[in-house]
Amino acid sequence: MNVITTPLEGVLVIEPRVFGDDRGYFFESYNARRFKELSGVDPVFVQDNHSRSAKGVLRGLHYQIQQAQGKLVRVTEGAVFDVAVDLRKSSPTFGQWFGIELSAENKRQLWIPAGFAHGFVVTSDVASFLYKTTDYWAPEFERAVLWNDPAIGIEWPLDGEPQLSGKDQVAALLADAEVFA
Ligand SMILES: Cc1cn([C@H]2C[C@H](O)[C@@H](COP(=O)(O)OP(=O)(O)O[C@H]3O[C@@H](C)C(=O)[C@@H](O)[C@H]3O)O2)c(=O)[nH]c1=O
Repeated sequence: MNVITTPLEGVLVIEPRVFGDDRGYFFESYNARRFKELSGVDPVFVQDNHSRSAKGVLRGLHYQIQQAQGKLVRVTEGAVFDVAVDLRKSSPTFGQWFGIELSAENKRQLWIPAGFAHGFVVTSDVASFLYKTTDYWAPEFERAVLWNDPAIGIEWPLDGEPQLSGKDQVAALLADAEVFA
């Protein structure tokens, strides 16, 4: 397992070690001890989530203002472009984004700590998206920042308009959003 830092402090790319043989492959999709040793963080995960979406579906940019969740995200079918946005007001990279392709093929994971908004767009025909979270879903604390806020300027790999939920269509601009200290 490799852990690669990103320009956003705390956001990490995880590359698992994959063992292939004539039967197929095997890899540890999560190992708490290795994760702590290599990343320096020791998350306690309380919820596992699974969503499946068609090409062009964009979910995000989501966060919880209390019960903020760290998320360890991956794709087991298809591919997505996954994005974290720094919402920590005191961070030198506040308002900046990091994006990476996560796919069933590359088996990469992204660790997004509390303090970030998160979203992704599906770039394959369908994608299954799995993630572990460090706190429980709390609808009353859910917030969203608009996916195409020019103040953030995410370069989404999109052909045309994305498919959004009603709530994501009316998400806040970063300038009006509740953020972290
Ligand atoms: C997020 C969540 C939703 N739900 C329910 C509420 C709703 O009826 C249905 C779909 O919810 P949403 O539209 O919020 O699903 P979705 O847009 O996939 O929300 C997710 O987006 C990605 C980008 C994240 O980072 C996640 O934390 C989460 O916010 O599932 C739960 O029961 N538990 C949960 O943890």
